[in-house]
Amino acid sequence: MTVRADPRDRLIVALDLPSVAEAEALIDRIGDAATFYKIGYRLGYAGGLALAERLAARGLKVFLDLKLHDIGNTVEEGVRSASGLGATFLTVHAYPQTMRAAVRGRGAGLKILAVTVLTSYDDADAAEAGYGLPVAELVAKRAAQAAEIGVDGLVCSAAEAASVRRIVGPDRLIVTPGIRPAGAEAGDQKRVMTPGDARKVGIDHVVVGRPITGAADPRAVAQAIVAELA
Ligand SMILES: O=c1ccn([C@@H]2O[C@H](COP(=O)(O)O)[C@@H](O)[C@H]2O)c(=O)[nH]1
Repeated sequence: MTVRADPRDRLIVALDLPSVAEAEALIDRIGDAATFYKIGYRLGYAGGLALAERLAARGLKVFLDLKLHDIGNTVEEGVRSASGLGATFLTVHAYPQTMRAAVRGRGAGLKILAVTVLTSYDDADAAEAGYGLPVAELVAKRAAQAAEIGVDGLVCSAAEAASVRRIVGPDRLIVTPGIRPAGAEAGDQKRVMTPGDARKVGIDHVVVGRPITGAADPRAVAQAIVAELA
């Protein structure tokens, strides 16, 4: 018998909210329309790590988007500490030294995702930051390094997903922020795609924040996105 993947697991809702109370209220409103939540800096520095443990204990999946980047020893020990929180994913920046350290510190059950080039960057932003490659080439270079080092997955924009898939093969995860339902405001995201188009280029998960957190009916928006991802 073939077991079909639950399309709700393809949507990761970014809980970019100022307090745990507001995050819990949003999760209640979304109900069973979502199964996977992301906690980043904003909520993480406001009690979000304890919330991560509680969500994981309830059977929800948690993505800790801490984007670690430091000397190797600090990254390795930080990843080791985070491994106890029950999260499914943890991000680090895709620098080789950082990725190697994260792989050394990774515990069972925690997958390391390497952030290639932030989805708020275009070629001009990469040049301003001192990189001598256009974004697509920098993503490809970092994806190849990540696969060689053995991280579990990549964060990139859906625009690069097909080329990243060719580089990293079928077994590594591709997780794409910068996702906007048709007509939604891009905000500061520069490399964007709709959920339906992202699904067609072979992503494993999409990350969506403001289109859901700012919606009058977040459950309905989450359900519409999941329908596009099915
Ligand atoms: O390259 C990246 C890496 C991480 N993010 C995070 O995803 C969400 C996107 O939120 P939206 O409100 O849907 O824009 C946010 O938490 C970012 O920190 C990213 O956007 N791009």
